[in-house]
Amino acid sequence: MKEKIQKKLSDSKAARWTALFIVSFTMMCGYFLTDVMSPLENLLTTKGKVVYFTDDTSMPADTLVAKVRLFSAANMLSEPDLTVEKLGAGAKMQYQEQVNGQQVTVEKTISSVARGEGWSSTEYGFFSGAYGLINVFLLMLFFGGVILDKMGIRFTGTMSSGLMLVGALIKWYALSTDFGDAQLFGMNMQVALASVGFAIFGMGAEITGITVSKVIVKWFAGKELALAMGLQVAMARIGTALALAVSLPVARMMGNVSYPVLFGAIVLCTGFVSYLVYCMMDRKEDASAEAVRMESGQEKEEGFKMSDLKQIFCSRGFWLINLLCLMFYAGVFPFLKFATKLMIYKYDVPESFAGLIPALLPFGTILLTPVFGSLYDRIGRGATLMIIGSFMLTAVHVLFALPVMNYWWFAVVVMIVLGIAFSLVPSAMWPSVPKIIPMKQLGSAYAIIFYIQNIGLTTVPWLIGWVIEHFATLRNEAGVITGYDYTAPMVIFAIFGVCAIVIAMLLRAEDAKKHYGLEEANMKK
Ligand SMILES: C[C@H](NC(=O)[C@@H](N)CCCCN)C(=O)O
Repeated sequence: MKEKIQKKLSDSKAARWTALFIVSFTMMCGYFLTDVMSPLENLLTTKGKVVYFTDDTSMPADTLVAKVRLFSAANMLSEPDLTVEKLGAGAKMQYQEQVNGQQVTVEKTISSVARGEGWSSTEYGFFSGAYGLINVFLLMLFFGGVILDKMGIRFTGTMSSGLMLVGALIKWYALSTDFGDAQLFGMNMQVALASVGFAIFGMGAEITGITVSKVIVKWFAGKELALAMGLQVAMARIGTALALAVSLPVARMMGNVSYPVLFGAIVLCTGFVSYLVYCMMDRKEDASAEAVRMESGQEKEEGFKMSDLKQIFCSRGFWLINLLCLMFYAGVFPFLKFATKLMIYKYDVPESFAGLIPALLPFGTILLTPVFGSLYDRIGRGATLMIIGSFMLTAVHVLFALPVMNYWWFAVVVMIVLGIAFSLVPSAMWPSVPKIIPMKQLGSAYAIIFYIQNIGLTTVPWLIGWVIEHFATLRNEAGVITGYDYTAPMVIFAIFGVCAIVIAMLLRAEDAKKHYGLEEANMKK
């Protein structure tokens, strides 16, 4: 009688792609919440109610009231009800506006009114960078990697996806509450509390991120690894794209910036449940792997020891990946936090469409990341893909910095190029890590990479928020903000791109010396 040969669950195509889909869904929910506030920068940094018109322009309610009053008095018209509460959808307003140097009377219909929070650009930058605060300053991401290698995928992923949810709820509470002039840590209470929530969320999101990377390597090593990682990243980008596209319409419809966050928290609940479902599959995979090991009489793999960290720290290739990740991602994720407002003020895009242009970036990557991942699986050239992606990133930021070509279609084209760059580098970089670092140290390795990357994700928004407030904000003689000049912030982003090019080239040289196999295909024939 033929003996039944034991197989691991991950040897089943259906099982491993199902596992991938489940954990990617959890991550997608996390990415949605990460960027849900990005399109709200303009609303957050406007004080008081903001009135949106049906022609897709907007105006602070106070400005509108003053204009309508002036117009009604000058023309002896009876003034409409201008109590801010009455400025609801459907109300028609008449006032005078300067068009091409001439005073013209305009009639506009209000489509919605939303509450602006009156944050400064520096406060918005601080809040955006708070994502990595606990990860970086309390070293939680580093410890998260050690917890992952020591306690395993099930414990760590459940803990971290739970943390994402807790953080999201705190952020929602902060944004939905009016704290008046109250202060916390010497800061506006709302900004401080929302930042605390975002920091807890960010800790959960990053630890979930390294856990998911380890899950994928566990199920796909020696198989379609880069394609699987590419698909996971693609699903994550759907989360980012949806956040950029729907957040402002939801805030406008509901009249408050807190509603998109509430929606994100509900989405995160489903992500948490889906991770619990994955834990059941993970248990079965471990049982089947143990049965295979027993049958083949293999030794049990040694567990992770703290001394293994030394091996990671001594690898030059590993440090180059770290630096590349820091520089490349510093030029992308923080940029997205400011991109919607850039579209409004530099490319004159109506506010309600402005989030759609940055949303093109993740949308493009949804298709391209798995394509480039599969290319890397089959023909290799990982280090070269990273160099090309870094060149494209630099070119994009230089083009955004130029004071010319301020047309919306130009911004669309440049954003698509950024989408290609943002597919090339991640699809080659993440699957390259297991070529440099062995499986049992992979949790810690990904954690260190994410840790270094988080230094950029935290400090770059702070820097850019501050630069926008002090060097990019244009004011009239009365000190009222009249617009923004984005040259300085975009030059900073371009510098990150240049650094990424140099590091990617050094990585390719190191690969040629140490034979990591970054230029070789992943799939074993
Ligand atoms: C896979 C990779 N993820 C990360 O780099 C995360 N550390 C950062 C997530 C920030 C989410 N806005 C990626 O997304 O390419």
